[in-house]
Amino acid sequence: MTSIQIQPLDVKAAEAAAKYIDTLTKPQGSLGRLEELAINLAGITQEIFPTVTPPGVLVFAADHGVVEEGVSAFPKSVTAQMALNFLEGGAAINVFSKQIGAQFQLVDIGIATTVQHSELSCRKVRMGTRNFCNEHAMTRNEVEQAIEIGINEATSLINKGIKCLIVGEMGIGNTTSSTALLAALTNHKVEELVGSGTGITSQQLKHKIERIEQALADRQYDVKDPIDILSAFGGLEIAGMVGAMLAAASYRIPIIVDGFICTTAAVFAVQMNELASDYMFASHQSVEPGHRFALSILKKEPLLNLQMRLGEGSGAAIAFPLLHSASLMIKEMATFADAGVANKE
Ligand SMILES: Cc1cc2ncn([C@H]3O[C@H](COP(=O)(O)O)[C@@H](O)[C@H]3O)c2cc1C
Ligand SMILES: O=C(O)c1cccnc1
Repeated sequence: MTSIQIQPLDVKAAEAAAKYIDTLTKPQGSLGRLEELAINLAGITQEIFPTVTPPGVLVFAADHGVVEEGVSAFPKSVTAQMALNFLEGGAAINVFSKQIGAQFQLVDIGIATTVQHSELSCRKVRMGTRNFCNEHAMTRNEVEQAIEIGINEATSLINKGIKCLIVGEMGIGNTTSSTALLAALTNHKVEELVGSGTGITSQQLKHKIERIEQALADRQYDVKDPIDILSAFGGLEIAGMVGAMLAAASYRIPIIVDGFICTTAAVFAVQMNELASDYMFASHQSVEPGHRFALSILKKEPLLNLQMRLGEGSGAAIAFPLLHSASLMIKEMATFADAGVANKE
């Protein structure tokens, strides 16, 4: 697997941005977290006047063997059907991508059926993961392949000129996979992390908890080895997102992290290289209970709380205009000196 080098934030650029923001025509600190965003963007990009446009939206789609346990409200076939919907522009993420002028790319990293479309990046590692209630979801090699695909897909969008990366996913059953991943990594209680995903009943939720707990007891994995945990519980799209985020951080491209599943991938990316965290912004607070916990591991405060629980990168796309505002604020506002406005005595 390609080794990824990530540099620390440029503290000098961040400090210069902070100082410059204090010369702009507004009371100091009055733009609140927007100022923090601009300062972070400067540290990430090494530019006092950072650019975040155009953004890129990279969505990884794959299936999960664990769906046969009855853990989702929807059948597995919806992953492929939604993939076609993404390719035809009909999904929520398509609408928001268009709204923000993003370059959109869907990657088939492991859908269980063949999907063909001229706009699709076909990078299937396998036809969905294995059912982790019976065996490891993936081999170590499959995880590494999926991470590598994520690195390559993000790199190719970055080479096309995107200045901010939004990562998303589609994979029926992936809230089950994400819950197992976080519980395995942290030993946190499944019942405190688990949620109803696409909308299962309370009866099905009990069953979901029971299946995850049993799998955690049955599978053997090294808690200190994120690739081993990913290979135990999946999924291919989660590993793809890990790779994409590591690549973006290595190119000093800001990353907007989406909801529960994407944040779980972010946690695993940070396990692999802790500097990756400095390049990430948390977009929104998902309704899925494990999301707050995942964000707390990253020590990130979400920008929005819209009671969303969709995934696809939708929350991250909705948060993008805030980063854009932060970058325009520092680029375009007048200073007290330029505008002839009297500063605080
Ligand atoms: C039509 C449809 C569109 C979606 N877009 C994202 N998800 C989201 O729901 C799935 C995870 O929930 P669970 O673990 O309960 O299956 C993922 O595909 C996620 O991206 C969708 C789900 C559905 C049904
Ligand atoms: O927060 C998410 O990303 C999420 C929640 C439920 C279902 N799919 C995704």
